Amino acid sequence: MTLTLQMLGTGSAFAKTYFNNNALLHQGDFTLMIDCGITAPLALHQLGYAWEDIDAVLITHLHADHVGGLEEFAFQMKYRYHRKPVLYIAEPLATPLWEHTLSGGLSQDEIRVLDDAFEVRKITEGTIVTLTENLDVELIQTPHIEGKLSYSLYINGGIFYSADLRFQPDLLHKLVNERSCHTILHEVQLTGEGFVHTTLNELLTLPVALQQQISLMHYGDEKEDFVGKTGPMQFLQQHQLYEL
Ligand SMILES: Nc1ccn([C@@H]2O[C@@H]3COP(=O)(O)O[C@H]3[C@H]2O)c(=O)n1
Ligand SMILES: [Zn+2]
Ligand SMILES: [Zn+2]
Repeated sequence: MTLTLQMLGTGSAFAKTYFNNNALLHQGDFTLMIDCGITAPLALHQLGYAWEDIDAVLITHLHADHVGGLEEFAFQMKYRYHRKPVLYIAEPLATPLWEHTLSGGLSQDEIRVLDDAFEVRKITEGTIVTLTENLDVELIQTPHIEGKLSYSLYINGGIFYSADLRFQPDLLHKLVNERSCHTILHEVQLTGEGFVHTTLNELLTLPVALQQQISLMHYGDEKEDFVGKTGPMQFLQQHQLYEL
């Protein structure tokens, strides 16, 4: 069965011409949403999806472009569809997600804790979790912002989906050389210093053979100025379907 990727958005946190960098992974009848940012509800609506079409959401880290749509997801599922959405999250992020991000909005009626709003499935880093037949995910903790946990994904033993992360050339080489990685979906910062992200200039230092496996996402509104300037790396286009 073919695994299909559809980016709900490919934009950076501050992009205004692209939705937040959130994704849908379709495997058979199963649809996984990777991150659910502020713009996810509108992106889903524009693509013709209903919230009940999302079988589970997996969160990489706690910035609003990755979790800002979770309140609507939980409320719509509760009041419109009368069930809890399935939430996959790294174990250390579950309490901060509730206490620092969601509790203010979601605490009402009988919702008191994260498990009242979601069917929470905590994941341990480095453990392969099967989400459905032919779709498994491993979390890899990757550095983004000091003191803020962030997890990239290794999907089906061959696809790396980066969270927001600082440049990690050793990890990329290891995945390709030792773990059969064939596809790298990587965030990119097109201009400025990469204090918390990976810059295009950093990615361009990688061997060309490795760059050929990389598709770029989480980019800014200046993306059109960089078409043709990314070596063999291609920009992922939001809403387009890709067979992985
Ligand atoms: N030192 C920092 C820290 C954060 N930021 C911006 O804040 C955004 C939060 O969401 P993000 O997608 O991780 O992107 C971050 C930077 O744009 C930034 O520009 N510089
Ligand atoms: Zn982000
Ligand atoms: Zn971030």
